[in-house]
Amino acid sequence: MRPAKDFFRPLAVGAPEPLREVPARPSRAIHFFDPSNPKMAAKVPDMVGTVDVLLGNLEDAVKADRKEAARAGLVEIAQATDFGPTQLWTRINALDSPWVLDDLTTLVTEIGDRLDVVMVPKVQGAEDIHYVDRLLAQLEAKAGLERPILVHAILETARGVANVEEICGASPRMQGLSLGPADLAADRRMKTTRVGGGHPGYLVREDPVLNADGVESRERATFQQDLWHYTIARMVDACAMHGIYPYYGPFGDIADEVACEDQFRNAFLLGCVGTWSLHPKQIAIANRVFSPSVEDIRHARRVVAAMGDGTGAVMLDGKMEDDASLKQCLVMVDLAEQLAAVDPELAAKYEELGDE
Ligand SMILES: CC(=O)SCCNC(=O)CCNC(=O)[C@H](O)C(C)(C)COP(=O)(O)OP(=O)(O)OC[C@H]1O[C@@H](n2cnc3c(N)ncnc32)[C@H](O)[C@@H]1OP(=O)(O)O
Ligand SMILES: CC(=O)C(=O)O
Ligand SMILES: [Mg+2]
Repeated sequence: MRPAKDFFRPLAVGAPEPLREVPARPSRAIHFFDPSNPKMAAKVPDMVGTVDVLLGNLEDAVKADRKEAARAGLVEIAQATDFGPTQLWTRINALDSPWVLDDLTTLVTEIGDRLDVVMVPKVQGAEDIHYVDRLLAQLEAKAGLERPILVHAILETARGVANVEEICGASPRMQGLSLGPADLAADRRMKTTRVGGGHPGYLVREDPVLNADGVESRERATFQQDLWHYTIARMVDACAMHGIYPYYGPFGDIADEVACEDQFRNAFLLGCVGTWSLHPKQIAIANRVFSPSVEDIRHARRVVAAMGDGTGAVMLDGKMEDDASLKQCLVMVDLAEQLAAVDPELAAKYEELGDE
């Protein structure tokens, strides 16, 4: 680990100064597209402004013989498109692949000024982030970039999960983490073949309900559990500790919009700021779920108003509110303000609440 005095020093002469704080930019949906797929690529310009992040994916889901085309396609799209308020991210190939060096070299030197975040898959530990960190600094210096490109790690190996805290703290470039449930399930030898989401076999069952004769009177209810709860909770704590942002990841059952929404909402409630969208129809789900509801904002504003100078305890609708619950409400209010700044529809809904 670098000593504290060197942590914020550029890792190459001429590279931009690292950021002291990762900006809280709205990123409810990170929408994946394959830049080598002409149909998808053609849709990207029209998606600007409808989604917080557009991500040109170069890794898994892009065929091996399309890797160069995907990289070149992303350069072309980035150069031709005005992204306005929408961030542009990429997912590079894995660090042990034959493509990643060209991915980083090409993207940083040709479109580095447009790229906000580089997502690195299959991160195992701090050493992976250190490699990318130094290489990015060298390339940024070469390209004459004025602001640093941030790094986002996908947590998709058991070793990565075991090292989650050191990954988050490995560089001032670290922007956040996403859950990679497919690779992670394979690496852990979990027995689910689904890409994210729950599993009907992972459940708890209520105790037998017996009648007066001691015989089971009805079928016992079962409750499906969340396979990803433990990992998401670890991610959230590691990210909060380091001032960076946790995200759910892919929900592969594109047709099941209800379960997708549930999975996203669990992640939102646990502290994630966004998720991935693999298909255009998942963008609306993510935007809905990762924006605080009007009811939550109404309540949060009432608590803020009732708490005056922010200390002490008050009763509101029969419930105790105090310094701590005020902080919970401020999380919601701050998020609503950030989102309203980029989402006029949402801004209008929050605005309608007025000072009620
Ligand atoms: C485990 C992981 O690593 S997850 C991350 C990697 N995976 C991905 O990035 C997958 C990205 N998504 C996809 O590849 C596709 O959405 C698929 C394969 C899941 C489904 O694709 P399709 O069968 O074409 O879906 P569908 O027919 O509903 O698409 C409707 C339209 O939306 C387009 N579309 C589909 N997905 C996207 C997308 N992600 N971005 C932009 N446009 C898209 C299609 O090209 C199609 O266009 P058309 O109307 O002009 O023909
Ligand atoms: C997100 C991802 O890459 C995975 O689930 O494997
Ligand atoms: Mg993966």
